[in-house]
Formats: sequence, C-alpha cells, structure tokens
Amino acid sequence: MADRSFLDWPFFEPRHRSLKAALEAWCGTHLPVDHGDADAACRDLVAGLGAAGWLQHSAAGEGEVLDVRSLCLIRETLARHDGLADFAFAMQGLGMGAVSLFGTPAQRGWLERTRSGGAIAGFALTEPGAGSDVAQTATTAERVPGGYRLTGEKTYISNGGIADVYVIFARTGEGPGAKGLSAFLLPADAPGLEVVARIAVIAPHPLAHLRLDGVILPDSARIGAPGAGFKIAMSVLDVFRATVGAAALGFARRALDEALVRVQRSRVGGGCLADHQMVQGHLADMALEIDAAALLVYRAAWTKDQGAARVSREAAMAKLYATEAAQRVIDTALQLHGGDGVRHGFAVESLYREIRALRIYEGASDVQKLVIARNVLAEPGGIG
Ligand SMILES: CC(C)(COP(=O)(O)OP(=O)(O)OC[C@H]1O[C@@H](n2cnc3c(N)ncnc32)[C@H](O)[C@@H]1OP(=O)(O)O)[C@@H](O)C(=O)NCCC(=O)NCCSC(=O)C1=CCCCC1
Repeated sequence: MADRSFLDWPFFEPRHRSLKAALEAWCGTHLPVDHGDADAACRDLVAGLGAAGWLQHSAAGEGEVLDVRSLCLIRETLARHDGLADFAFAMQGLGMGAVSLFGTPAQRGWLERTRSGGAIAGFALTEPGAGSDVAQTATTAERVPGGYRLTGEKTYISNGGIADVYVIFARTGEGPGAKGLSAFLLPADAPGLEVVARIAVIAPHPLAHLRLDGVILPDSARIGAPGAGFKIAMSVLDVFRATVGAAALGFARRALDEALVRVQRSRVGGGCLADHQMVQGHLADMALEIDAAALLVYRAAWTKDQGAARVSREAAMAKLYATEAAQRVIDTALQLHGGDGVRHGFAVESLYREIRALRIYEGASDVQKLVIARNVLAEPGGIG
C-alpha cells in the first residue's frame, strides 16, 4: 500500500474515513481562529461547530449510541488545527456526558441545545479540597421539599463564566465518601450561583471558580439515582479520558508536521537539518511515539464502541501515554526550531503550553497510573 494511513487500521470503518475527510475540509476553511478574546472565540467556535453538525458527535442523543472513535477522530483533527476548537468541541461532550448517559427526556432538552451549538456546557466536579480525590467532594445538596439546596465551591470549571448549563456533583449523603454523591443539572442563571473568579491558565481555556450559596434545584434536576454521582462522573471520564489522548495525539501530529517542514527547510553546512543523523533520530522517536499513542487511543475507543461496559484501564492508558508522549514530541519539535521554538506566534510554542494542561485535566497522569494499577491488580490473570 503506497499511501498508508492510520485510518486503514482495522479500528476504523468507511464512515470514519468519510468523517475525517469532511472535517479536514471544514477545518481548512474555518481554522485556526483568533484567540485574542478566548471567551468570544469559544462562543463562536461552539456556534460554528454546531451549525456544521460536528457537535452532534460530542454526545449521544435519544436512542443513539456514542461513537467514541468518531469523537476521538474529531478531537484529534481539531487539535491538529486549533487547540481552542478542540476545547470548545470537547467541553460540550464532557459537560453533557452525564445527561447523555443517564438523563431524563426533559433533561435531554439541554443536550439537544448543546449538540446544536445553541448552548454551552460545563463540567463542575473539581473542588478546592477535592481535586484528584473525588470521594472528598464537600459541596452539599441537602434535601428540601421538592428538591435540593446546594452549597459549596467548585474550581477549574470548564467554560466557567460562559456556560449556559453545568453538570455538577454534590454530596447528598446516601453513604460515606464516593457512595454519597449525586449529579445535578444546574442552569447558569440559577439564583445563588456565582462565578467568583475567572481562572487564567497556560492555555486559552475559559475556566472559573464557582460558588453555590443555597442554590435551589428541583428533584427533576438530579441526574440518575441519589448516590450514583461518583459512578456517573467516572463513567463520563472513562469515555473522555480516551478522547483527551486523542487531542494530545492531534497536538503531537501537528508538532511533527511543523518539525518536518523546519528540518527540511533549515540549511546547515552544505545541506539541510534533516540530513543529519542526530535529527533523523529525533524524527524517528517522534513518529514512533505518535503511532504508539494512536494505537492506545483507538484501542480504547474501539473497545468502548464494541459495547464494553467499562474501559477504565484502556482509557487511562490512552490518556497517560498519549499526553506524556505528546509532551516529549512537542518538546523535541520546539528544540528543532531553535529560538523560534519559544517565540510567540510559532505553532510549537502554543502546542507546548496546550499539551501541558492535558497532562492534568480530567485526571492527572499520576491518577491515570493509579487507575491502571488498580485494574491490573484486579485482573488475576494479568492483562493478557
Ligand atoms: C480513581 C480516583 C483517583 C479514586 O477513586 P476512589 O478510590 O475514591 O473510588 P473507587 O474505590 O475506585 O470506586 C468507588 C466506586 O465507584 C466505582 N467506579 C470506579 N470507577 C468507575 C468507573 N469508571 N465506572 C463506573 N464505576 C466506577 C467502583 O467500582 C466503586 O464501586 P463500589 O463501591 O464497589 O460499588 C478518583 O477519585 C478519580 O478518578 N479522580 C480524578 C478526578 C478527575 O479526573 N477529575 C477531573 C475533573 S475534569 C477537569 O479537571 C477539567 C476538565 C476540563 C478543563 C478543566 C479541568
């Protein structure tokens, strides 16, 4: 096969190849966007991704099954063109994942709005005292007639300040730790909900710190059974961790694209940088890490698409390896650019910042190791 593409791997079906081709064409005319005003850019991206139909793939609608390979292909492709486009797309899915999996028909009204680009979603799990350890969630949802009163603080909340709706996790007390959490659909204009501070991070991502001061939500806002919140959060993260790996893969592919152009154009001595064996060694390492990451990402996505109930180990492996490998690939690409590598306006400089965030979001690398190790220990026969 002369023109071998990873899309020829058996993980993919013809519809994935069509989707990838159509999205590449869309990206070619719509991306990158100006990140000067990240909030406005994110709003525009959500509207544009919705109008073009791409957000339909961010979460499954009524009677549909999420295709995780499509989700990963879209994240990978958007990330290769523009990291903020990936963020805008992905947060719609992460934010509404719980509704897609466990929501009632009425709650799904929000899902249809986020899938069309008519509303922006946020995922409100992390707290100042409960980052990696979700079981320590302190925000309370105490029972009141007909509903719940929510009090507490959430931090590093995706789309905080621009979201129209959040899925939030709070302690309802059915049991200790992880057994006492529930999930809720929280409209951004609910009285008592305040965006206390916007949080500026290394990448242009809209994030915020939220305070809930006696927010009243009706029973109909609870997603899933009382006490099921922890498992709901983990089920959503099971899918989205693999997709974070896909975004990292897109960043790494872009870094290799940039490095290849650079080393073939840069002249040293009588030839170009690419003629040097030391540079070729770097290119080989980059290509190898990208293929290994792609195999892990699409193994996790394919496994979920085959109907596996849980893909915790596969998704954690995909996220851990792809994000760490992408950081190495991007660092090498940056080094091959010399001084231009750290200069604003060069793609490798922004890739370097974007990938750093992904090694922390949705479970830092050490959390992924914990998830993998627990799963390996729980499988008496090993992992095959
Ligand atoms: C894994 C962990 C580190 C620790 O879990 P524990 O030990 O407390 O819980 P454990 O004892 O493992 O389990 C409890 C029950 O739960 C079931 N279950 C577990 N996984 C799953 C699963 N995947 N699916 C279904 N059920 C699950 C488990 O079986 C057990 O049930 P049982 O009691 O036996 O009936 C967990 O806390 C975690 O993961 N943190 C990372 C959070 C984290 O990733 N945020 C990121 C938030 S998002 C974010 O940061 C941003 C996003 C976008 C931009 C900005 C930032």
